[in-house]
Amino acid sequence: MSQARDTSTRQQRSFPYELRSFPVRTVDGEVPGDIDHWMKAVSLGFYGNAPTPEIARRLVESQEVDGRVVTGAYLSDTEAPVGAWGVEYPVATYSYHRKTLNIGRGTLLPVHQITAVTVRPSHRRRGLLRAMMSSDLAQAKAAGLPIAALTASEATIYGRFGFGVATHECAIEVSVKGGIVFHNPAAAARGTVEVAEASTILQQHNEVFAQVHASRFGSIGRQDWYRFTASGQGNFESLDAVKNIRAALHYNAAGVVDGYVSYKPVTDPNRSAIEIVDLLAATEDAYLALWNFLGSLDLIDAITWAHAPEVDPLEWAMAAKRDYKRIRQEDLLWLRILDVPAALAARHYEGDGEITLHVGDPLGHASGVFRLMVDGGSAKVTRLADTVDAELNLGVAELSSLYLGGVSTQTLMAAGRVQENVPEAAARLDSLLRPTHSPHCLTHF
Ligand SMILES: CC(=O)SCCNC(=O)CCNC(=O)[C@H](O)C(C)(C)COP(=O)(O)OP(=O)(O)OC[C@H]1O[C@@H](n2cnc3c(N)ncnc32)[C@H](O)[C@@H]1OP(=O)(O)O
Repeated sequence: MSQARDTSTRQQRSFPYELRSFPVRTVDGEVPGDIDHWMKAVSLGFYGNAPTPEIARRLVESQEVDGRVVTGAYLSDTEAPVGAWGVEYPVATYSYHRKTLNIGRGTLLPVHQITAVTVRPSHRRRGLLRAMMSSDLAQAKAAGLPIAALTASEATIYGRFGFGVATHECAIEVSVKGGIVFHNPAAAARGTVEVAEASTILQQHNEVFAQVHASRFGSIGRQDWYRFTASGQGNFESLDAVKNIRAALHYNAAGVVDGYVSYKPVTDPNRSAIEIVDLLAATEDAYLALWNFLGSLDLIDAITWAHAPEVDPLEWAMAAKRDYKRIRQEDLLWLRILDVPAALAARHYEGDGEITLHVGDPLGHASGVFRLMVDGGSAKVTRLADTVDAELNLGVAELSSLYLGGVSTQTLMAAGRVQENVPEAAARLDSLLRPTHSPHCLTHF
């Protein structure tokens, strides 16, 4: 299996790079040179504009709030070829911040969130990603993080490092000509929705997101930068406020803001549509009431949203269900269990029972045979000798996909990715892992 190759030997053959890590920070209110070079390398990798000094400062201040740590791979040579980027520019970038993942019943599990992975075109396929990922996951495991996460630019890169898809998001279009008719109009009219300046979202974001994060199964911690983009008060291209972003807040019966939507017109001369920029709702009341508000916008035929949940109460609240259309579904959150006993013991279980699992891990962090015993919804996980016969064999990527219940063991077995050694073992694991809700992550990073 290619995933199990010994990479340390391979890297020693030819690896003229040095990995250096440092926290994102300003120095005397300015962006230091090492961070500036690192950010320019990231913008090269993602084909973005190189950040202006003002945007770079705002980004760095924001990432400092997140506790962001960056890694660069630097050429060990003392000089670069004349005219090329100097050796102070990393040839590869990688970074992480650590927040929490809602794994159900309000339990927030510490999570190592990986982002900004790029390798300079002239240095690709020489093992830089593998070197950075291997070193970082080993450090995260050593630091006691039970799980790592990322959102992927391409679907075929990260399985080899033990990541599995855990949540999806859907791009939807809701036809709202004449408004949305709800099966139960009262359920979509709880609390109050009122228009606010978009800039208000900048202040409200963290408070509302904290409520959403605590209540939304599958939610992962958001970077500080989100409050700027959600409110149209700056993005990677410009710090100028976007003038056509509007916002509305939802107030619960006690007058507390527990949701908001920010939205803007879709640039399409052929139709009158609104695109949701960000929609956060800590309760189902807030969610339906905000959609009720969007449905009531005059002159608008359709609302689009790129980040809708896979299972959406809105679709089932609408009398004309077919006016709700899924345009696209894509993987969003990828998880990677680093510590099997810690991760499995942290979550709640709907059913009771026992099962023995053999987990394979190309990087070794999660490998082993484990006994999962669930009683009263709580799990005890014991590591057994590697020679013990397991009832199910699966890889860490598969276990990570199963972790939030976004897919079933039986489906992965049908896909040829899980091996059952005892009849009905897959069904037994499913009865333990069965989620009460479909996981929904609202955050890209
Ligand atoms: C979490 C995030 O930040 S997602 C964003 C990822 N970054 C991007 O998409 C930016 C553009 N792409 C890049 O910068 C680079 O091509 C990267 C980061 C994807 C890969 O970097 P490289 O240093 O070339 O990867 P490296 O040589 O270490 O390859 C490691 C393994 O991944 C595989 N691999 C690398 N890139 C890809 C790819 N695009 N698709 C599928 N497999 C890939 C390699 O074949 C290799 O496999 P093996 O070790 O099992 O034989």
